[in-house]
Amino acid sequence: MIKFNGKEIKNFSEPYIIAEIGANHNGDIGLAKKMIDIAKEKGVDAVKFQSWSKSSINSKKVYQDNYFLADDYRNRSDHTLESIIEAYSIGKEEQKELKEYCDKVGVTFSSTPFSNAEVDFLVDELDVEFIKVASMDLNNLPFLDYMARKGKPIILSTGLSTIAEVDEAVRTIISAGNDKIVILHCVSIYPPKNEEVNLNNIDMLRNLYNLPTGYSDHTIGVTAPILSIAKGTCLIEKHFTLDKNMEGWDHKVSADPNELEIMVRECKNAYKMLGSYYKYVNESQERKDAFRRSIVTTRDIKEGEIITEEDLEFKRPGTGIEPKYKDFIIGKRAKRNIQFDEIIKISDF
Ligand SMILES: C=C(OP(=O)(O)O)C(=O)O
Repeated sequence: MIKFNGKEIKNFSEPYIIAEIGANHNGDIGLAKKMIDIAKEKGVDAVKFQSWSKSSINSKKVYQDNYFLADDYRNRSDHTLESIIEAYSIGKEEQKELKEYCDKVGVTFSSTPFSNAEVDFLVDELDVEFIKVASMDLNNLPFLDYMARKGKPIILSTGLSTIAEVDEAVRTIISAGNDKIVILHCVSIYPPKNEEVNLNNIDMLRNLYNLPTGYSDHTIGVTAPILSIAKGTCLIEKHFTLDKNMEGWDHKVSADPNELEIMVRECKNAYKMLGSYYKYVNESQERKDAFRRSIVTTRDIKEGEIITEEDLEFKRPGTGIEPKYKDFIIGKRAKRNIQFDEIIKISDF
């Protein structure tokens, strides 16, 4: 069983919700703290950051080429990639400060590491509740092996990967003696088109690995995360920003405070609405009486007359004989005078 801060991470349970702050603080610790406050207020279970530094994620070639993707919403074309990375990365002291702030506020802190040293820091010094593997590192097997040996639960995001690669990653973590894995469906497109979201992959991953299975979302809006509840997701990670128009990577594909509030609330509502696999019957007798029909007469019937099919019809309320018993009445003799449109009783025959 996997628990994060006492909450069980289980398929078809109320989902654990992570606000992915990532680098949406743009390197500003004051802003990061404000985001923590608001994410907590909106009801998330955890906030997550990214622990990368300029040297832990990119080789010098990336900076030399000033590498940008076509769907990259960095929104800061007047700056080089190198200068943005330097400005937005948060060091150990800052991460420690944010972890302490989260502890004070009462929301779980975690972060995605991108190097062994960052794993060491998060596990050995900050003692995070879980570690996140970004989709980009799913095929980084030496890294997964290193991380798995630390013994912390691992959230494994599967964007960009084939099933063969996911198999290798899961096997690497388990072979390192760690079976505390939460696997996430993810499409690493910012944002994906509707037809690229493929929430059915949540079913597929859960059925294949029999692990707690969740969803790392990069869509705009809240439809996909709410819908993922119907797929039994145990965990939802959603980008979070205070302002979609800020410069930086992920702001445009992030939920703002209002959307985060709606998402958390509606995910919980959606989970409750899924309910039971057994036929739900909990309507009161009063409601059944009001909604259903009984056998009534279509004419005045005199004592001693034989009842025919034409003498009967079915109308509300449902306090009399149910329509399905009409054949027991047909052919019987009336014991009393019965008026037109009267609800009949068994004792009348
Ligand atoms: C990029 C990350 O994750 P994902 O692949 O789930 O978007 C991350 O956790 O930093």
